[in-house]
Amino acid sequence: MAFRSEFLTILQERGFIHQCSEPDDLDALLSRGSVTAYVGFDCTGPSLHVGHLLSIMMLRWFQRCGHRPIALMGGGTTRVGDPSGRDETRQILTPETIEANKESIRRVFARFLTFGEGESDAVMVDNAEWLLGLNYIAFLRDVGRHFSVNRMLSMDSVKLRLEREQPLSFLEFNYMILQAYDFVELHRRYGCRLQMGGSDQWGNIVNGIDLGRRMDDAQLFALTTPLLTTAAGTKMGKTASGAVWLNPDLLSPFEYWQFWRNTADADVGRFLRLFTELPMAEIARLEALDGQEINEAKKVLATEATALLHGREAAVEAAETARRTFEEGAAGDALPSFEIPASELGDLGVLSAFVRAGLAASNGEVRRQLKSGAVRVNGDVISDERMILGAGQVGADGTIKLSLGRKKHALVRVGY
Ligand SMILES: Nc1ncnc2c1ncn2[C@@H]1O[C@H](COP(=O)(O)OP(=O)(O)OP(=O)(O)O)[C@@H](O)[C@H]1O
Ligand SMILES: N[C@@H](Cc1ccc(O)cc1)C(=O)O
Repeated sequence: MAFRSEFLTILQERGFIHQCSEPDDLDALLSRGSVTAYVGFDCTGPSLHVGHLLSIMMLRWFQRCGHRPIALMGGGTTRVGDPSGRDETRQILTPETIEANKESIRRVFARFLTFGEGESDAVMVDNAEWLLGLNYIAFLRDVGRHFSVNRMLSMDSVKLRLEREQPLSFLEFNYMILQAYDFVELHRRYGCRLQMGGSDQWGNIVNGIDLGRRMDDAQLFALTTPLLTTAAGTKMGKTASGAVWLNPDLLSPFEYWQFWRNTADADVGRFLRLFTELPMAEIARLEALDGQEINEAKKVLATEATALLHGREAAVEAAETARRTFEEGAAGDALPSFEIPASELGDLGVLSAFVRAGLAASNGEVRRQLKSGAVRVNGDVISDERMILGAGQVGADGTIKLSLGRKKHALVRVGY
């Protein structure tokens, strides 16, 4: 359908919309004036990852269109654990871990949103504020009575576990009620009318809409994004070696740049629309490139996406490091590296060098990679697992270059 509001028009043309409740009414509301919307983020890990980026980009566009975004930290809900989209019960995290996760997660939002007191300035809240102090009996009477267990059992987050005969604890069963209550609370506190999230959040959001109608006679809205998968069909964000983290202490700007640079040809257009703010006409031009030229589009994607998260300077530096490393064969400054004194040179074996450089998790993993011919030192394939790095391998710039496959590189810096 064709939207009138700037926000929904942008979201639709860039491919953000999976499901939307009452789209005509929402479109009209957004066209009339400033609206408040929220996305919730649980503190289940030390950082958010690229899977969360879709929701963060929606909040950013929302603000750019003159509306007010709320980033909600799930300090309270993380203590319960969302069963949506998960096969197994989550590990129960201690309050200390949740608090530490929250502190390291929240920093990323300042990159994407402008916070403050103004009309369209972003707000950050933590649902621990209202959830931790709830009185059980009072909550059951005020809120619990609006929920039908029959209906709760039909929600995907519950139904799928039951169908597969996987356990679902009573603790987790309550999650949707708490997220529903959050929506009502944010409507009361901030006049929040819209909740957004990944498609797996639909059930939780719709429960909030129902609760808002029952408790406050309010009309609330839901909008979800597709759950992004790569052209190869894997859920985006989690790779074989872990998640693509947004915090720079977990994934350096260079590695982040590399992640985008390695995008499959078939994903380039879609990712440019979702993860950059380049105009649609420019994206159409980039997307139409083929053969070797598509690599230029991937570099633009990598630099634009990295600039949004880590700043333009870090993005340009990462691009430059990549150019020097891969196009000139020299090693750039931003590659992961570790330093050893020259005196240790005759002692450092190839297995431990790759582990210390963070290219592999264990000696066993390097050994396996070695057998498949993926381990290279200064570009030469290594087949002997007992190989020792020596002075003969140190280049003019004082480094030894380690490579795993075609795309993962690191440096040993030798100090004299
Ligand atoms: N690939 C993705 N595309 C769109 N949204 C995503 C993606 N990955 C995650 N999200 C959103 O971020 C939220 C949290 O994601 P996350 O992957 O951390 O959840 P999770 O259940 O802990 O993951 P997993 O089940 O993979 O361990 C999800 O509820 C979803 O809405
Ligand atoms: N349930 C969401 C996080 C969330 C928490 C509280 C909310 O009110 C909204 C969303 C997730 O797992 O990603």
